[in-house]
Amino acid sequence: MTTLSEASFPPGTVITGKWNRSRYTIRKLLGRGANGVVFLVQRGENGKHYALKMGFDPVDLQSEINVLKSFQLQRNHEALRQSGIPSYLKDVDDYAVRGREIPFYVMRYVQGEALHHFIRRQGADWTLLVGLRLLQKLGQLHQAGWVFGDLKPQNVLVSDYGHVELIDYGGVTSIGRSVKQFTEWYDRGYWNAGSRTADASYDVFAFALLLIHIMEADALKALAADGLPQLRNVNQLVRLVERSERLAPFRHWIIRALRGQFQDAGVAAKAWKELMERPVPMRSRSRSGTPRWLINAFALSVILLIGVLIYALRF
Ligand SMILES: Nc1ncnc2c1ncn2[C@@H]1O[C@H](COP(=O)(O)OP(=O)(O)OP(=O)(O)O)[C@@H](O)[C@H]1O
Repeated sequence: MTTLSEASFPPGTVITGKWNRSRYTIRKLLGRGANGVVFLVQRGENGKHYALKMGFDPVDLQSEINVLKSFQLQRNHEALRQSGIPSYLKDVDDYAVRGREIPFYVMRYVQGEALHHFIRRQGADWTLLVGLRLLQKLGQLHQAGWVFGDLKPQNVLVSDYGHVELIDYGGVTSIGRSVKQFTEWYDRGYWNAGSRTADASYDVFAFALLLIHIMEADALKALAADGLPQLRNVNQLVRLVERSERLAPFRHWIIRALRGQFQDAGVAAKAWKELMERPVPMRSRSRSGTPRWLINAFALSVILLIGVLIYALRF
């Protein structure tokens, strides 16, 4: 039997839904997750762009779809409509190919690159702005009674000018229920720092871990690998943050987030804004504190100066 991973779907392949008969033309592979493969597609041949996810296992994909559907249903409620979070799930169907049926769903295509890649490319100076926008997005979700759940750098796409979008709403959980989909490093339960019952501070904790991951990946990896799982605790994370030079500008904020002291992302965003209002010195300590254009401009003026001096000395 052909499995999804063996099957090839080159650009130009047309996926026709068995039930809804919608046609999608594959443009490129966007990525792979635990439950399936995601492609950039166009409706018909030249229609709107979407992201289409095919499942490795119908059961796993179905549970992802169920979460999205219930989220979508709730979206019709006033709070979510007003939250500005766009409608996400567009189509659910099966694709019949080579004697088997592959389940898929179609979602809004979000442009941008994963948060950690963006920060690596653009420099740590962007952390403040991007962080604020991410907290505001999470805050909208919390206001509407939901927790994002599976917050990790891959699920945050950042486009130019630091515009932030969340993808993979498969972990979205209504407040008070158990978080079903999470990723160990960012999970409060993994660090024995609290329960997996969805509350807004669950996401704020994950945000803090995301920041630690981006700035201090090696130290976090070492901590996660060290010792027995039951001995993991929030004080280890606090010590890591206190030792880190790179995290120094965010130190107090992160420690509050780790200790669950922000009741939701809205409150956390307000405290984050205060970080942004502080004078420049706190930012100059970050690894790429000096913008690249300034370094280049400085190098160029040194070269010009040397050139002028050589020219002047010759005459
Ligand atoms: N709506 C979307 N728009 C643009 N790119 C997307 C979209 N959804 C997914 N992707 C891309 O496809 C990749 C795989 O997504 P997917 O949601 O399947 O897995 P994941 O989030 O990486 O992992 P998992 O589902 O196992 O937690 C993502 O990392 C992202 O690069």
